[in-house]
Parts: sequence; C-alpha cells; structure tokens
Amino acid sequence: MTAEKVATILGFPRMGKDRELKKCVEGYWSGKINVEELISISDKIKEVHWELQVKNGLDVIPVGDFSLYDHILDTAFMFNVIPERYIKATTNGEGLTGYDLKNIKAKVDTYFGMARGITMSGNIETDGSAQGVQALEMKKWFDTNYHCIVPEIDDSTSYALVGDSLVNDYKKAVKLGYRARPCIIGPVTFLHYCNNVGKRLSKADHAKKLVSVYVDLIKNLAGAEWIQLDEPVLSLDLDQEYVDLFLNTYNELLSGVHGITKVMLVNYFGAYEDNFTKIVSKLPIDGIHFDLVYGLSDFESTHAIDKIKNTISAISLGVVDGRNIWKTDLAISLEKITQICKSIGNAEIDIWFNSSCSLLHVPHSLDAELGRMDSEILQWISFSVEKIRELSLLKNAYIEPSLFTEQINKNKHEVTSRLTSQKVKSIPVQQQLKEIPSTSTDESVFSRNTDNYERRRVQRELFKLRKFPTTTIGSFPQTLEVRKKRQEYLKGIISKKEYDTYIREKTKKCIEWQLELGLDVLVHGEYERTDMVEFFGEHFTGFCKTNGGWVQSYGSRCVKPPIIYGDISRPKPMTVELIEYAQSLLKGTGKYVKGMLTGPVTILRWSFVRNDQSLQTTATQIALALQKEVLDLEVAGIKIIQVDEPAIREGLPLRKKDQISYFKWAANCFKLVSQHVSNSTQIHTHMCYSDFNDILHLIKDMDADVLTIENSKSSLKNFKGVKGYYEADIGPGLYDVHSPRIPLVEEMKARVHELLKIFTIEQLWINPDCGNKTRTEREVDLALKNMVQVSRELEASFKKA
Ligand SMILES: Nc1nc2c(c(=O)[nH]1)N[C@@H](CNc1ccc(C(=O)N[C@@H](CCC(=O)N[C@@H](CCC(=O)N[C@@H](CCC(=O)O)C(=O)O)C(=O)O)C(=O)O)cc1)CN2
Ligand code: MET
Ligand SMILES: [Zn+2]
Repeated sequence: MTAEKVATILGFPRMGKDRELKKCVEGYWSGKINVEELISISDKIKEVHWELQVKNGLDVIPVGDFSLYDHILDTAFMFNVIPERYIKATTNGEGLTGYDLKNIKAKVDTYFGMARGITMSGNIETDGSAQGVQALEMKKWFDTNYHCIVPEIDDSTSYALVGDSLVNDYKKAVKLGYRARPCIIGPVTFLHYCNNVGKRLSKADHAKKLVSVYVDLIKNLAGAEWIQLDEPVLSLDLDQEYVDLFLNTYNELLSGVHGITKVMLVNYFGAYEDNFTKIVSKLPIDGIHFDLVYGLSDFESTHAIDKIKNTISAISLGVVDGRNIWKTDLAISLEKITQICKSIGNAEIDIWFNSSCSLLHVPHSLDAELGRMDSEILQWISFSVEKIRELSLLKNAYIEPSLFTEQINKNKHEVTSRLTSQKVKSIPVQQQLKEIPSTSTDESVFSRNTDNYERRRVQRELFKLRKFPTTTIGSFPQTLEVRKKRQEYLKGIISKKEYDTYIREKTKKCIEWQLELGLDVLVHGEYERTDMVEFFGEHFTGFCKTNGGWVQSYGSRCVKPPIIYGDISRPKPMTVELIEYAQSLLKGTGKYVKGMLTGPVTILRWSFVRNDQSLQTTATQIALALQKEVLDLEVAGIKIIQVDEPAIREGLPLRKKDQISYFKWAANCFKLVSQHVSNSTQIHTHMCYSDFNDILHLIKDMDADVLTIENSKSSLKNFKGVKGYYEADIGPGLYDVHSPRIPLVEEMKARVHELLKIFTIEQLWINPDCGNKTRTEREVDLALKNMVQVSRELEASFKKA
C-alpha cells in the first residue's frame, strides 16, 4: 500500500461569503426568524461551505468546525457543561424537569443564554434590580483576536454526551459523498479554558471524569477514519502538572478508542518544543500535525520525525498560513515538504497538506475584493478559498511536479513581486526608522522629559479636576442611523460634505449630552470611525482596506482587519479637525476633550501584518506615524490625549522566552507615540479584554498619566497585591459595557470602596470598562447618569470626612 497524499484544512470560517451566519443568528435574536429557520439556514451555510471546500480541491473536509456562536461553547454544550442557572432561566424557572433536550428552542436559547446572558423578570435594560442571568465570560483564543466563551465547571458538573450535532454533521457530510473528518477541541485545551468554580475537584479530577465522555463521543463517530483533536495548549510552556494531566488523559482516551478510529493530534500557533519529547512522543497517537508557519522550530532543533515515524500513520504539514492573508510561496513550501518527506524515508506515512491552523482567522474569499482592491496588492493575497486552492495545488505539484511548473512559477512571480514592489518601500520612512535606537540600547530615548510625579503636579494645577473625576472610554453608540449614513456616503447617495456635516452634528450632540450628564473629561464620540483600527488603516500609507474581508471576533460580531503591506506613514492629520471642533464647543466651560487614538501595538495586532519584516519594525513605524498625530493634536490645543492599547496583553508571545523582548519593544513603541509632548499634556491609555496580572510591569513601563482598565468582570483580581505598585492615575472600569444591564449606584460605589483599599483617592478615576459603541443611547444615558452620581456622592462623602 502506498502512502496517500491528502489536501485538507483544520477548519473553515463560519460567517459565510456575505456574513449569512451573522445575519441569521442576529435575525433569530431579534425575533425576525424562528428556531427552525435558524437551524435550516445555518445547516445550509454548512453544506455550501463543504461543497465549496471540495470544489476547490480538498480531499478531506473538517466537520465540527462550524458553530452558531463559538466552538468552545459548543464543546461545553455537547458535554453537558451547562450551569443549571441557564437551563432554569430558559425554562422560566422550571429547571431541569421543564427542560427537554428535544425541545429545540429551549436548547438553542440555553446555548445563546450562556453566551449572551438571559433576562428573566423585569426589564434588565432599564431596571437594574431586574432578575437575569449574566453571560459566561469571554477570553481571547490564545494570541488571536478571536474570543471564546469560558465554560464554567463545578464540583457538581456531570459530564455527559448530550449534544449530537457533531455526529449528525458527520453523517450528513458522509451522506453527501464527502470524505469528512470530525474535529473536536481536545480535553486538555477545553479544560484549560474552563473556569473551575468548584472547591473540591482540581482540573485533573475533572479530566478523569471528562475523558470517558470523549471516548463515548468518538465511539459514536465510528466509521470515521480519522478524528482531529485540537490541543493548541501544546504551544504553551506547560509545567509538570500539566504534562502529567496531558499524559494521563490521552493514555486513557487513546486506549478507549483504540481500533475504532485514528487520532490526529493537532497543535497550532507555535511549536511543540519540549512538549514534543515530554508529551507527544510518549503517546500512542496515529498522526500528528505541525504548524510549519509559526512552529517551524520543531524541525530545526529536534529530530521530531525520527522519534515518531515508526509509530504514526499520517503526518499533517501546516504549510499554509491560517492567520495571515499572504499568498503561500509554493516553491518554498514544496521544498519544506520534500525535506520532511525525505526524513520520513521509507516509512508508510500519509502526508496531509494542511493549513497551519483553522482558517477561522482569515476572511472567506477574495471575491468581494475583485475589481475593488488595487490589482497589484490583490495578486499578493489569499483568503480562505484561495488558500484551499493553494493546498490542492501543493499536493498535486508534489505528486506530479512537471504538470504544474507553470502554476508554481506564476505563484513565485506574484509572491516575489511584493518583496520588490515600489509600493512596499518608502525611503523616508526607513530613514526615520534608522534614527530610532534599537530597543536593546538606551531606553531613556523613549521616555518623556520628566517623571510621572512632576507631570502630575503640573497637570493637577492646569486641569483642576474634582476628586473622582469622571470620563468615558471614547466611543458613543454606533447606532443604525450612524451606520446607515456611512453606507449612504460610501455608496455615493450622499456627498462627503453631507456626511461630514452629519458627523459634526452627532459630535456636537454628544458633547452637549456629556455636559448635561456632568462628565468631567469629555470625548468626541468616535462617530466617524467604523472601527478603531480600520479607521487609522484608512489614513496611513502602507495600509490597504478590504471591502468584505470580515473575520469573526466573537459570536456574531466581526471585524475587517486592514492589510499592512508597506512602510507606514501619515500623510496628513487624521483626527485633529473633529477633535478640535469638539473642544471648540467647550469654550468657557473649563472642560477638556480627550483626543482619541489607537496605539501602535493594537493597530499592529488587529491588522494583517507584513511577514517580510519583524513585528517590532512595523510597530515602530506605526508609532512614529502616531507621534505626528499626537504633536498635531497638541498644537491644536488638545491637552488630553488617549492612546488605546486594548490588545497589549494579546500581543504577549505564548512562550516565556519570547516575552522579554516583547515587553521592551511594546512599551517603547507606546512611549514613542507620546514622548515629545509637554509635561502639561495628559496622556491616557485604555486596556481591556484580558487578565493583566502577567503584564503589570509592562503597564507601568508604558508610563501613561492615566490608565482606564477593564476590571468589572474580573472583580479586582487584576490588582490584588499591587498596592503601592502602580502610582499613576487609574480608572478601573466600574461596570461592564458589554451587558445591557444598567449598573446601580450602590454597586458601583461598593466597587470604589474596594478599590480604595488598593489605590489612593487622588489616583482614582470613575469610568466604564470600555467604549459605548455597542450599547443603545438610552442604555448609555442611564448608566452614565448613575456613574456620575457615584462620583458626586463619593466626592461629598470624602469632603465631609
Ligand atoms: N478591530 C477590532 N478588534 C477588536 C475590537 C475592536 O473594536 N476592533 N474590540 C474587541 C472585539 N469587539 C468587537 C465589538 C464590536 C464589533 C462590531 O460591532 N462589529 C460590527 C462591524 C463594525 C463595522 O465595521 N461596521 C460598519 C458597517 C459594516 C456593515 O455591516 N456594512 C454592511 C452594510 C450595512 C448597511 O447597509 O446598513 C455590509 O457591508 O454588508 C460601519 O460602522 O460602517 C459587526 O459585526 O456588525 C466587533 C468587535 C476586540 N477586538
Ligand atoms: C476595545 S477598546 C475601545 C476603545 C475605544 N476608544 C472605544 O471607546 O471604543
Ligand atoms: Zn476597551
């Protein structure tokens, strides 16, 4: 029997060509379609995607990669990791007895309830005391911009196989004539993302209970030749406890499914490194996947293949980048694959030509860009469908090189044309970059003139802010009306002048609204921005915007990351006019508008980045471009400038050994943006979506004057033990803007009192935990009224004391 060559991927994006999934899921939430329609439309999307993958050349397609909301939530649901409060809420308090898994609506509503929270009695939007169940937490999926749900496990969690959608999907795909491979998030990665709220059982105890349910599931999938188990935790530094957990869990799992199906162990986002010898090579697995884009070091430093080639029956080579949009250099990939195959020698091992990770992180297809994107740039790019074609071509060219030379040559020509293109290189930008010292040398080059204490003194004198000053994070509701106006402008229905006038009107109303609310430091509302990163991408050179390059961020929410293809500069001011206008409306009030920029690390992380230079170099270019904007804002009389860095934690490399250099360049890039402003200009920054424990020193190094930081969901756990450590001003978010629930005055006040155990009165600001763009105007109004009242009551009580 000769070994087989197979083209496949680890997963396909779910949203659809025109974000059909977003539309149908949101349609269900708003009552426009019923549950049967939701299921039939989403089933159809799945089938269309299967067909598309096969048509474009895949031999084997993944099933189980689709999800109505999130794959970790699906896994939790399938294994009965469903906290009872969600079932009770969905069944009007009847609890388990009223809950029938055959009742598809109850099932779907429980599922979405876990993701989004559930309203029970009273109106949760207007009545803070109304009963409801909060959504489960979300967490970043490794170092990506995708957020998964954090399932909750407890001592009483009773694992059971309650969901049958994976088995059904698999059967359906087979019936349609496809070679399908069920994909499951592996038990260790699943438990890694779970929040264990129990007191008695450890995660290892949970693993023991969970593993038999995995075995049951895989038994139900009997007939499938392969099962894919995703364990990207193998890209992390794992301590001995984790190593043992992994070995024990997999030994049991693999013996349970032995002879039933073959298991492909899949790691991505990095190399196995020492986890290969400690874990992988000790397990009787049938196949192993390597991320050859982000984890190539496995082939440089270890004899990975030698260790496993006599025991495995397939090796999966992730040569096509699942996280970035550049065309694969097929000739280089073929060389890599040939080398690896050589080291396999005569062993009978199937070769899978695979994506490095799931294609979840790249857009659907280039169709929406044809005739819109600059044609030179277009030839450098592949989205999901095009990446599938690359895999198919790679496989075919590997088998029959002579038949495909023309296509491989064409690809070489396109790929190299980027590296030599005039579009990519800017001599002035590169010249300017040369003047920036490398981060490993003199760090004072990046600092401001004086330290935080002196700046604080000067700023206190100038701003004369009250105690517990109030502010918001920047955006105000991006209402349907705002989005419609923007569409009308983009489609040419209204002129630029009309659009600009509309945005100015909204900004003016926003300023008046904030004055009425009594906020102390105001914002312009960010109405002119589709997104805090895409907006800057539209103004910088070296960036290219896509028309339909949507990528799922969480649930039904998507982002359209811009593409960084060349050296970055800022040809003209981007934000000054509107911010200056907003500030002009405050004449005579003694109040200030905060200028609002997105920081270099966040712009970098939420864009598709160049792969022909280091991230540090690209971030430095962005920082220099932003520095110009900061100085122009200052010249225009803007005294407070916020530089948002919500992605600073997400940018932290997965392995400790890579983190030290990141800490340095990330802090330096941030400082570069604002280093030349005067002492009296107050620099704010904002961070969210993370646990900040492991980057506290980075936050301190960034040396902002004021930090607003998400805190409301993680209930202060970020700041425990740092009393006296962080000395600049700080506004830990007092409530969660991602929930429609209106926060009560008393609960926010209680939070401040807790915060006062860690921070001084002089340090504390009063603000929400993130921007208001996803909320309604009414929700924002009610929440901010309460928030301002908190500040006033605290101010009064401390005056008395
Ligand atoms: N880049 C980035 N990453 C991030 C965040 C972020 O803010 N930006 N925040 C976190 C994630 N949070 C997020 C919060 C909200 C949304 C979100 O609301 N996304 C919107 C899209 C926002 C947008 O670009 N809106 C466009 C409209 C785009 C659109 O839908 N256009 C329609 C046409 C609409 C019409 O005709 O009415 C189309 O193209 O089909 C605009 O404002 O102009 C959505 O999915 O619905 C995304 C992420 C972490 N990562
Ligand atoms: C994801 S962080 C958001 C910060 C931005 N200034 C906003 O208020 O929307
Ligand atoms: Zn935020």
